[in-house]
Amino acid sequence: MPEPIRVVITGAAGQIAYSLIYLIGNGDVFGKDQPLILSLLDIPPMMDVLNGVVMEIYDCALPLVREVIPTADPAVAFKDVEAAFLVGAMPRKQGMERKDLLSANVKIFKAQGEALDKFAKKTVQVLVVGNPANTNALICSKYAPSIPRENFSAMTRLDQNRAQSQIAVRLNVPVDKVKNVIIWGNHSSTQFPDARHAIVESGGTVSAESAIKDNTWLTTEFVKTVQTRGAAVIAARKMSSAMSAAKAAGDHMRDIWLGTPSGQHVSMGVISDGSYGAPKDVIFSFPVTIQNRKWTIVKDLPINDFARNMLDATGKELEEERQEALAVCEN
Ligand SMILES: NC(=O)C1=CN([C@@H]2O[C@H](COP(=O)(O)OP(=O)(O)OC[C@H]3O[C@@H](n4cnc5c(N)ncnc54)[C@H](O)[C@@H]3O)[C@@H](O)[C@H]2O)C=CC1
Ligand SMILES: O=C([O-])CC(=O)C(=O)O
Repeated sequence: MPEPIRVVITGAAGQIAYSLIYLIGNGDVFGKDQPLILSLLDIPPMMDVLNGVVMEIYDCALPLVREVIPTADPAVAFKDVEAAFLVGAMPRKQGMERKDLLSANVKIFKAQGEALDKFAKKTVQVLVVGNPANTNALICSKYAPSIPRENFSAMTRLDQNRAQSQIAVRLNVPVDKVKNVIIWGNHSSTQFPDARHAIVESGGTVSAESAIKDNTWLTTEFVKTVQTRGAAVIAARKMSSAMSAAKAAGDHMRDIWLGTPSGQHVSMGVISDGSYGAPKDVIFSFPVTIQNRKWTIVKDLPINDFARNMLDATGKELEEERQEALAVCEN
């Protein structure tokens, strides 16, 4: 068996972590033969709750979990970590947009960027889940200059899973038969869920467009449902998505760690090089393939006028968020 790797989960006493820790500890993310040291960070008032979570981790009797380190000290939490799930942040309430969390949350990601820079391995892979995820990831990376910018990504995998699932339900096929749906841009209500390049494997491979045969649905109801799904869950549950967010975080990091299957791409927020006319130097969700823990943006997909307008709108929002976040960090 390989040596254990150190994995940090922030917001470890919160809702998402409660599902995520099990997925990681069970080997669903880093592999069934990869032992783990789980470093769990939360804030001082949550230490009693966190100790309850630690008791439950032991009670799960997970053979891959070799050590659990609960702490409120970032210097302890980020020490030598090889993978970081940055979940800890305030969630939104009904009626809010995710960017309304910016002023409250962005400083957490500045401080954690600084801590990663000082204490983590330089090869650490950092997944930002806390909202607004794209802009928090940008700020975290900015304050961790000794770690490559490519090692920071923001989670739009939940949006991808939602989009895939909407199509699977519509076509009455298992969800894993739908592949290559794309989420472009921001994890916000301006995101562009795009099924034009998606395929469906059901008695042969066909394009999702030709299987669905309803372009109006794909450009209206489908887009809206995915864009507003987070808000719909909050309206129903009075709390934001947690089980599905944990599953998506596990899917995202597993693909970074183990690579994407041949012929498939996934969506994640990564530092933009201006591909597809997106603004540079924002964390923009693109279709990527991953090998050896390095992502590559899928190039040269055709973009029609509808897609162009959608990409421009979400890019503009990311530029506005960047400006606001930088102002918050400088104060
Ligand atoms: N990117 C995505 O697709 C999704 C993102 N989210 C976001 O994830 C974040 C967490 O959501 P939940 O787990 O439901 O919230 P929660 O409120 O249940 O848990 C958050 C935890 O973070 C802790 N925390 C706060 N500041 C911290 C700090 N500086 N260091 C370490 N821990 C800290 C809190 O004490 C709390 O235990 C929210 O911002 C939410 O909006 C949620 C769903 C999907
Ligand atoms: O909507 C929220 O605030 C939580 C979230 O990011 C999601 O469910 O996609």
